[in-house]
Amino acid sequence: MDITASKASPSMPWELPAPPFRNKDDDPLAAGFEEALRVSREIDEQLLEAKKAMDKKKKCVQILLLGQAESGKSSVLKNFQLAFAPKQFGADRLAWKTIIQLNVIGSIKLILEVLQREWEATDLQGKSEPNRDLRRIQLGLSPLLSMEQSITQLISPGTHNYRGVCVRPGSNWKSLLKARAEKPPHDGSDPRKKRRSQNPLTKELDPSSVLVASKEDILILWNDPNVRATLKRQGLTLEETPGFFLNDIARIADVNYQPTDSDIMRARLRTLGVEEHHFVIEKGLDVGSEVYITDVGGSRSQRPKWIPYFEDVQTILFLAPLAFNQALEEDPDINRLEDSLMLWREICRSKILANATLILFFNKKDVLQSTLAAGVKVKKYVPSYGDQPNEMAPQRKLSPLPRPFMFHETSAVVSTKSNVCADQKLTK
Ligand SMILES: Nc1nc2c(ncn2[C@@H]2O[C@H](COP(=O)(O)OP(=O)(O)OP(=O)(O)O)[C@@H](O)[C@H]2O)c(=O)[nH]1
Ligand SMILES: [Mg+2]
Repeated sequence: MDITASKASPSMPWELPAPPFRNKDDDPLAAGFEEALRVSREIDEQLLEAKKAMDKKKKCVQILLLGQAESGKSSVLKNFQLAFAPKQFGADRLAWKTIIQLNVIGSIKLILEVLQREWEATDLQGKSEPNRDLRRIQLGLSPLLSMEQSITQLISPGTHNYRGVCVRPGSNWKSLLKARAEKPPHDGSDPRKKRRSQNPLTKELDPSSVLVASKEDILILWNDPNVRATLKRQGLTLEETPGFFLNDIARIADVNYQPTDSDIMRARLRTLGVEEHHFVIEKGLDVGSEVYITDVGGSRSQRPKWIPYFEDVQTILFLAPLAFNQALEEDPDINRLEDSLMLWREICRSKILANATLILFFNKKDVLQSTLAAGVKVKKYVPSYGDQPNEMAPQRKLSPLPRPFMFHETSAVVSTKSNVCADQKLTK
């Protein structure tokens, strides 16, 4: 075998002489090369844009909201928006109206489930006939329940395992709900209007008219002494559940209902995953400043999703609800206060968060006040409270580095002077 000959004649592509100049019109290889160059330039530009956006963001105020589920993170976000970007807040009013209506339907659903359980138990025991009026109301309200299911499936598909309405990052729920209220096209010639008309949340899925028509039945259901007694027997204090609006049903089930700021604050929309919100301050000392607030889902299954957002975080706003006699929804064996304390300790001792400023909001101050006024003792629900001195030391004891720390007592739904968005200058 002639090894020298094979060495001399190049057989690998990189050993071949450079091809003559090719015209891209008749040479697919040259055309492919040009396309690859174009894509590469496009990627470079995108990377440059992303870097610019990141540099710009670094100069803005950035806040990461943390805390257990129902601690009030999203409510603080709404408060912030109301105080500093009221136009943007007002523009979302229509979308919040549907969430409030879904909250109302959620409470009705809970009552009907409890009644159904009770009726089934009574049937089994062969006891007296269930209340016919309530049976009729149950049937009459069923269209509302199926409407709730359809709307939640559209704005947050695949969340049927969760009670109530949920929102996933990038779900665009506000635009979806607002678009529904826009008028359908009159002539079909405007493509933008055509797109709107294809929105799946059509008028048929607007609970407003069904709620108005069902107002009397809802009032009868909620004010029925037997219903109240049944709820009590089953240990359900509906008034304490998030998104409770049944005491306002006469106002909400009205044709002209427009949610007030306070209604929007009280509306419950569970956060799933992590979502970043961008605001441009509309008034006050920082007008024109940009703020990024990252909101997270707080239930135990959601917490691993927080970690990628810990890097480079400037400020952590931790919400600790002062609900010492309540348990976590996802684990009824865990006291909310104990869980908050455990989570706060973890945040304080985390090395990756060592440079972040910590702000602690003791939220739901109103709930604490009414619980204490009712004579409920902390010791009974949080045995570890015992006779320890009442000090807020974990951030001092556990922080890897010394750092700024602030705390406030807040109520994210009650408008008071100590409310979460005092008109202060935002400092980076
Ligand atoms: N009474 C009272 N209710 C509050 C307060 N803050 C929030 N809420 C209510 O508590 C419920 C839960 O608040 P959210 O802001 O949705 O809680 P979250 O921390 O975002 O919860 P996840 O999204 O599940 O992590 C809502 O119905 C709020 O209206 C408060 O200070 N007092
Ligand atoms: Mg939330």
